[in-house]
Amino acid sequence: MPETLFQKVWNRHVLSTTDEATLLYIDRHLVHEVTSPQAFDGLRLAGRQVRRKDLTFATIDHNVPTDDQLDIRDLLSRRQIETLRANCREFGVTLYDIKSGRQGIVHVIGPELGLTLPGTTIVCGDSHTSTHGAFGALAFGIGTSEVEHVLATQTLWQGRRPRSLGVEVTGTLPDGLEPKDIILAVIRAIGTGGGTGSVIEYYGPAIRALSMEGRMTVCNMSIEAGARAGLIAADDVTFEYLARKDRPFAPKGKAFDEAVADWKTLATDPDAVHDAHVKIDASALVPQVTWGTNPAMTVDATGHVPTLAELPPAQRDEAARAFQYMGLTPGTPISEIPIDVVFIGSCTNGRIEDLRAAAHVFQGRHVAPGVRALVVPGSEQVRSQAHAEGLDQVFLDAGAEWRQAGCSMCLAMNPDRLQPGQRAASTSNRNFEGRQGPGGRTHLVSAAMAAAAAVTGRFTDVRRLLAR
Ligand SMILES: CC(C)[C@H](C(=O)O)[C@@H](O)C(=O)O
Ligand code: SF4
Repeated sequence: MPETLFQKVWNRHVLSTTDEATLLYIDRHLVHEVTSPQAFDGLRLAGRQVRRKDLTFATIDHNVPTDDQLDIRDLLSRRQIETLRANCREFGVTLYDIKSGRQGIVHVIGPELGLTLPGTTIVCGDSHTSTHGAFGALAFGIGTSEVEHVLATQTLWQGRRPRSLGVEVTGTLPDGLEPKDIILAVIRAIGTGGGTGSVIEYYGPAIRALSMEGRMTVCNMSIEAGARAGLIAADDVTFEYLARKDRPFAPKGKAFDEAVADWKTLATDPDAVHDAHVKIDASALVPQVTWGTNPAMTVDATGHVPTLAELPPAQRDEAARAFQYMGLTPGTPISEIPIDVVFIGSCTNGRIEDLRAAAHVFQGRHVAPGVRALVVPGSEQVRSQAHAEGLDQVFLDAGAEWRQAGCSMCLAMNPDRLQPGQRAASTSNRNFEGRQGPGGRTHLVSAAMAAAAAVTGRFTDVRRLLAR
C-alpha cells in the first residue's frame, strides 16, 4: 500500500492503539522556560524522573532580554528562567543557557545542534515546533500536561491520525521573493483553518529549490494555517545541512551513511494520495504583506488594503474590526502605509539567510528618520555567523539595532515590545491584536521586505529597491 511521508513517520512511532487513541514514541523533547515549570512540578509531586534525559534538551528564549541577556529585570521572566535552570539541574536535563554559545530560540537551535533528524518525532511545549518538519521530522507543539507526560514516559497519546494535506508549490520563486512569501501566499489561499486536522506536506519544484532555512520558514507557519504540523521530505539539501561539522547530535561517519539510506526511503510514494491537495504557482507570486489581524489577511505588496466590497460577506465583520484595530482605511495602497518599527528575527525569519537577505537591502542605505529597526538573531550561533560575515556592521551602519538571541519582539514576553498604536513591519508569524505589545499593530512580511520598510519608512516592494 503506497504511503505518504507523514504516514510512514507516524507508523514507525506507533507503540499501541485503542479505538480512539494512539500512543506514539517521541524521539526528541525540546523544552523552554514558559511551558515547562508546571510539568516539572508535576514530576516532582509524583516522585518521577525524566525518563530519557538523553533525549530532552532545554533552552531559554521567550523571556530573555535581547539588549543585555544577563540583565533580566522583569521578575516573572527572571523567575521562569531561574526555575528552568533549577529544574534542568535537578532532573539532569541538558540546558543550552545564555552565553553557552548554543542558546537561542528552541526551533532555531534544534536543527543547528543536529537534534532535528528526518523520520523522527519531535515535540515541544510550543506551537511552532512545526518548524522541524522541514527535515522530514513529524514535529508538533504540545500542552504543558503533555510536556509532563513526555518527560515522564517519552511517549505521547494522540487522537485519531491527522489527515494529510498536500501543498504543491510549482514554478520558480522570482528574484526578491522569499520563502516567507510562499507560506503567506499559502495561508492566504487556504485560510487560517485550511489545515485544521491535517498535517501539511509541502512539495514541488519551488520547495525543492529552497535551502533548509527557507524550508523551516515555510514549515514554521503551518500552524498558522491551523495544521498540526508541516513536513518536507528530506533530500540532498537536508543531508548536506546535517553533514556539516557543527551538528553535534547528527550521526557521523558510517552511521550517517546508513541513516541517509534509510531517510531516502521516507519520501511519499509516487502512488500515495493526500486526503486533500492544493497547488500554488510560485512564479506568479509577488511580495506579500499582511494588513489585518490574522495571517490570512494578506495582500500583494503592489496591492491595497481590501475594501469590504472586495471581501466575501462571511469575512466582512472580522475585516471591519481589523481595519479599526489596525488604524487602516480600506482601499489604501500598501505602499502608502508608514511604519514605526521594524522587527527582523523570530523562529520564522531569525536564521542566517534571513539576516543575509536583510543585510543585502540595508547595505549602503539608512533606516528612515523616526523608524526603529531591530535585528535579532535567532540563536547565538546565528549571531556569531553574522559577525563572521560582517552583517552586524551592515546593520549598525544602516542605523539598525543589532541584538542578542531570543524571541524578542515576536511576542510581548520580554522588554522588546511595540507601544500602543505603533505599526510594525515584522518577520514573525502572528499578527493578532496585542501580539507584539498591547495596542501594537503588526504586518507580517519577509526579511527583505522588512528591511525595505525600514529604509523607506513605509511598505515598499523590495524588488524596486533591488532593481536599482
Ligand atoms: C509561549 C508559547 C507557548 C507560544 C507558542 O506555543 O507558540 C509562543 O512561542 C508563541 O509563539 O506564541
Ligand atoms: S520566536 Fe515567536 S513564534 Fe517562535 S517560539 Fe518565540 S515567541 Fe514563539
